[in-house]
Amino acid sequence: MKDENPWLEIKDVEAWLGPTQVFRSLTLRLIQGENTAILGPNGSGKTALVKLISRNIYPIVKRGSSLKIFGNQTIKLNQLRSRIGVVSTDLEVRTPDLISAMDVVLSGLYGSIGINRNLIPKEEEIKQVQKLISELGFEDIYARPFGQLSDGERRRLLIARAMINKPEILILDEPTNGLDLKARHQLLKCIRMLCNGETTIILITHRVEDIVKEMQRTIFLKKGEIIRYGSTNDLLQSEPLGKLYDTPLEVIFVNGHYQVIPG
Ligand SMILES: Nc1ncnc2c1ncn2[C@@H]1O[C@H](COP(=O)(O)OP(=O)(O)OP(=O)(O)O)[C@@H](O)[C@H]1O
Repeated sequence: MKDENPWLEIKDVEAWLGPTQVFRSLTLRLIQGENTAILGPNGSGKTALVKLISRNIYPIVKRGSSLKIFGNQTIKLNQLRSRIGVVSTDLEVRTPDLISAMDVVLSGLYGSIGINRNLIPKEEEIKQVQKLISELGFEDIYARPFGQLSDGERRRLLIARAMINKPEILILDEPTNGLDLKARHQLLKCIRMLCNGETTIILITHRVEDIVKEMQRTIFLKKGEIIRYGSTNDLLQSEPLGKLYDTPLEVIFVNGHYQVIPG
């Protein structure tokens, strides 16, 4: 049997976003090495789940409930940030426009947003950034300011920023939102490549089309509850997906990509 090593264990957790109870009794276990897509309609609690993992919100303390990350109920924030990379729209909005693309990636090494002007990066840090940028094929955007990049380029750059720490887990929160077709395709190519690497990829999305075949597992989240958990191939079928979205639909699978059309 495969040696299962959970990096996230959530048991019977209740959590709130402001006045809204998002999770009443959430139980979830994610395994290191299993690229997993978390799919759910708008308002199902996807962002709240990312916030729970990144410790931006905390579960209600109650008997029998627990949230363990890498086997521990407590984890220092700097350890959490170096072991789990998160790429979200929030980070994109907070990154200053004038900072160069290279400095955006460098800032990931320091866990900062932007770079302190007095800081002189070490030569090996610059080499590390250059190596990663060339591995990801981002040489074209390397020297430009963040504010002059397209949305797709920004998104890919922030992935590079997260990957500079070689995190064990990379969470991509709605990575293709607002991207045009070319930018989406470039990003999906990048996600496929990442899925074949060392880092475990967690993709949070409401779009079935974002789930590439390299994601072994898929979880359906609906109204704060996990309603299905299984292999991507089993779950991304017309009948279970129709139930998740409460609408008749048909799934087409071409060249490793899923497409959904009205049923
Ligand atoms: N700041 C907030 N205060 C109160 N309620 C909130 C807040 N943010 C979200 N909610 C509510 O919490 C629930 C879960 O929201 P969440 O943002 O986690 O859903 P989501 O699945 O990420 O949705 P989307 O796909 O639209 O981003 C929703 O009912 C939402 O209306």
